[in-house]
Amino acid sequence: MIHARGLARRFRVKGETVEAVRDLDLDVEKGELVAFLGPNGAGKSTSLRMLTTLLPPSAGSATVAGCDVLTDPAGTRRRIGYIGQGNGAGENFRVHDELVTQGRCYGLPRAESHRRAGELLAALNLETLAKRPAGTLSGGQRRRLDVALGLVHRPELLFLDEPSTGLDPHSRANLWEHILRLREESGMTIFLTTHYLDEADSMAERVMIIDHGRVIADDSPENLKADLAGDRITVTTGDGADAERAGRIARLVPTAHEVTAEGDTVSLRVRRGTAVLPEFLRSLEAAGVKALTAEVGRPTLDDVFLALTGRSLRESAHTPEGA
Ligand SMILES: Nc1ncnc2c1ncn2[C@@H]1O[C@H](COP(=O)(O)OP(=O)(O)OP(=O)(O)O)[C@@H](O)[C@H]1O
Repeated sequence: MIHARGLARRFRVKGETVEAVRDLDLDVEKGELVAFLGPNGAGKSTSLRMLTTLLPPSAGSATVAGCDVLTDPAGTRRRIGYIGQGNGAGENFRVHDELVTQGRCYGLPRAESHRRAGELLAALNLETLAKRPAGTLSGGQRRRLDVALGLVHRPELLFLDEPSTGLDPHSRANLWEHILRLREESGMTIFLTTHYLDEADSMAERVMIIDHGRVIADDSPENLKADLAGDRITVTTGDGADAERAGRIARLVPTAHEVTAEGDTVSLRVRRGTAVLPEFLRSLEAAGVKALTAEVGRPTLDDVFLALTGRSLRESAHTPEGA
């Protein structure tokens, strides 16, 4: 559904070159739900804008929904939906009318445009708001209208640029409920960007992590967490001396990394923590170290980002090129 090779985009800003996206190779199959995750300025929106024909690449090629984005931008646009970061509807236009106009723009006959508008109002729970000007909707309602506008022409592939940014948790959950249901009904492929780690983790079957314009990881959230971060085992002992000894034993555990012994607590990361913990506790006991509490913490995608870059995605703001 999406095949990109060596896609790159440079910008000249005040005499300096910003490498917004570098050498992006991408293959997304029909029906996949892929999340592009990365800090501010990583290159997510720029990648999406190139794949949706809104921005010409500086280098590379891409086929999207069977069309070459460079030689057949019109064909690409007909087959995809794109919901950008800004609101798609005009402030003063009524919700229903905006949907009908969008249908007409895509070449739907008048009657079909009205029928499709009605269908989408129902599907996105906007029926009671049909006569309201778009500018009077709440953030969550507005975002649902954006999604409806992006779906008017029944695209096989939907691009969503930070669909839930700025929404409260309830509106986010509600929006996702609608997106996932529509996807189930239509088998649509979805490619989205997000800052929200929990969103990427729970919604996407595949997560691509991008940093400084480069994809640095691409796998299911489960595999990324297991392979790159691992579970954190934390054991409290009777005192600092025991924790030190436990730390030395922890370093011998296969796959152990990030081993720390602080105060009376020892902590380590391992693959499959629940399988490793009993054996680790037996080793401690054999060495005369008494474990008082033990727990296995599951990793997050932030732990994955930290393992890959040494930075936390939560705090990671855009850093200048080469930093
Ligand atoms: N039109 C432009 N002119 C100059 N620089 C740009 C332009 N668009 C993007 N950039 C730069 O390219 C880099 C990537 O930006 P992009 O918007 O793709 O990042 P992003 O990962 O989507 O960030 P965010 O999460 O903040 O939306 C940034 O350094 C940004 O400042």
